[in-house]
Amino acid sequence: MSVALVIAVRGGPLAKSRCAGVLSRRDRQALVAAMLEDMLEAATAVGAVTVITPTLELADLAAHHGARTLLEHQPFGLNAAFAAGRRAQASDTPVLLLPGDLPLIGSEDLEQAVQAIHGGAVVLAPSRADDGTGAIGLPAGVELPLMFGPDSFRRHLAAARAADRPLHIIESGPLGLDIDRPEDLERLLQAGATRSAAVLRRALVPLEATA
Ligand SMILES: Nc1nc2c(ncn2[C@@H]2O[C@H](COP(=O)(O)OP(=O)(O)OP(=O)(O)O)[C@@H](O)[C@H]2O)c(=O)[nH]1
Ligand SMILES: O=C(O)[C@H](O)COP(=O)(O)O
Repeated sequence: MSVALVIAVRGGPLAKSRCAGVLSRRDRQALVAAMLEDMLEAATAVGAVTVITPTLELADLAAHHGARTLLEHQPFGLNAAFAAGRRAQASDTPVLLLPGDLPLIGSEDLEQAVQAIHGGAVVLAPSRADDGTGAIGLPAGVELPLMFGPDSFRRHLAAARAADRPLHIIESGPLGLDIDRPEDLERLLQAGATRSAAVLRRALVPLEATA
């Protein structure tokens, strides 16, 4: 059974609020859309993608890139979004759960996670910048309590160990590079030619021009 890739992205006026000091609301929303497109380019090359979002424009963007879309009536948080995305799959479908702010992932990063899931392992990728979780992979028939939020990686790790499942931790690479804060934006700009970096360059040029 192929691994279903599930991307959860909220968007909307509160998107990336931690970058409000350096990006306008319009630019933050444009960045979220560009990050989603960058993720979809990698994910659709690896398998079937489901995008769950409360934002119609992001659902339309995802559908344009060939993803299945689930529209939330309103955002109830990342855990609820992933739970709904999981329920939308057949019960014996393995899944790779991806928050929608990982624009630097490539198909090779996802293939590594998919192979480990096919091998029966729970996949966990810690977020580099904080104690969060960048991605969770669940083999067919394996459930794990979803506890995205503060200190989430430690809690997901404990739950996976309690489930007595083989574990595959992806310590390095773009699955742990979520874009949340102004200091993350520099890393995005340095990473090269992505849609997200192009949006940032357009958004930040006025600041650089006046520097
Ligand atoms: N579909 C969906 N995605 C969500 C929801 N809450 C958070 N996300 C996504 O989960 C990922 C990680 O969440 P955050 O880092 O908090 O993203 P964010 O809320 O845009 O950023 P901040 O405003 O700085 O918290 C982002 O891609 C969010 O868009 C939700 O209720 N529904
Ligand atoms: O672990 C988590 O909750 C996700 O990685 C989101 O964390 P963040 O809000 O720090 O991006």
